[in-house]
Amino acid sequence: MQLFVNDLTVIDFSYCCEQRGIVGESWIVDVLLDGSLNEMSMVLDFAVVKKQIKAIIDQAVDHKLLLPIKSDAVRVSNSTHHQAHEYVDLRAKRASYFLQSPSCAFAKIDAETISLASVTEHLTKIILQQLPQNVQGLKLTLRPENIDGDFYHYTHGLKLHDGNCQRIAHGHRSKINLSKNDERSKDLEFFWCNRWQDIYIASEDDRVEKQEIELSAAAMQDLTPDHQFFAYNAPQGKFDIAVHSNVLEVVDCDSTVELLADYIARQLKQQQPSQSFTVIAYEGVGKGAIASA
Ligand SMILES: Nc1nc2c(c(=O)[nH]1)N=C([C@H](O)[C@H](O)COP(=O)(O)OP(=O)(O)OP(=O)(O)O)CN2
Repeated sequence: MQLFVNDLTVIDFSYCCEQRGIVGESWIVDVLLDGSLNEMSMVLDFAVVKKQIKAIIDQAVDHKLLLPIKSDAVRVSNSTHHQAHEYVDLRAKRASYFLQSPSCAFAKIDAETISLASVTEHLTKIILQQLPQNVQGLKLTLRPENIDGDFYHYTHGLKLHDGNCQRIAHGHRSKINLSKNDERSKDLEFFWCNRWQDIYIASEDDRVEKQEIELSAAAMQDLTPDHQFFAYNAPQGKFDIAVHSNVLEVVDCDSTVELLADYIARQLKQQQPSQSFTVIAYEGVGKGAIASA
């Protein structure tokens, strides 16, 4: 007997890519279980699927930076300052990034690249170990949202968030709708999606000097004048990141979706003060904020 739950959850995360650097991503998860019926005549109670399997997925990859540990571009080492913190050095083609975070902010994937296939395999193994004996088969389907138009991938961290969004390198794949004088502007949407393709969004408030940041010894050697530094303390611990300028947008606000929508609206208004603009910014799938200027 088979049982399915579509749209079980959305995984919002970022991953290290040898070519693109750190990429924000959002994947929808569908689950198909195969098994015999239990004493309640169920393969598995929907409540268990929705709570327990979702919780396993969240714990494994949601709001984390996924590290393909077989990639030569990624180096992971233990922090020499904090217990249960790690350094991650990513030397990608596009840019290099150096991070220090609590270990819970990273997920090590036993693969050369992060892909739908490698993350599906990783999650399937973890979930199967925790299912009751009557459930013998599990098919996970991870899929990006179908977006008819432009979208961007961004990575950020919200130091004020009391949940996992405080992690300094988690991200989203998001669409955006932009209107100028109440008329949709695909040109503006294209412009912003191009500007924020694979971007790291940092808050000016979180900027620190090089000597205030804690990175691996190798990273400290490899920093260039083009790296900028951001760090904060949050309930899960201290977070540090060094990001190359060519993959960075520094905003004058926090990077909640409300404030990003407002930031874009303000930027547009500044360029064309006599026009009015409405921004519908998404954070991942099916949620976002609206701002006007
Ligand atoms: N009003 C806002 N709330 C939250 C924002 C925000 O910008 N404005 N941002 C976040 C985080 O950035 C987070 O990445 C969003 O995650 P979300 O998927 O909503 O969180 P959960 O994993 O807890 O939700 P699921 O339904 O389990 O996916 C948080 N809030």
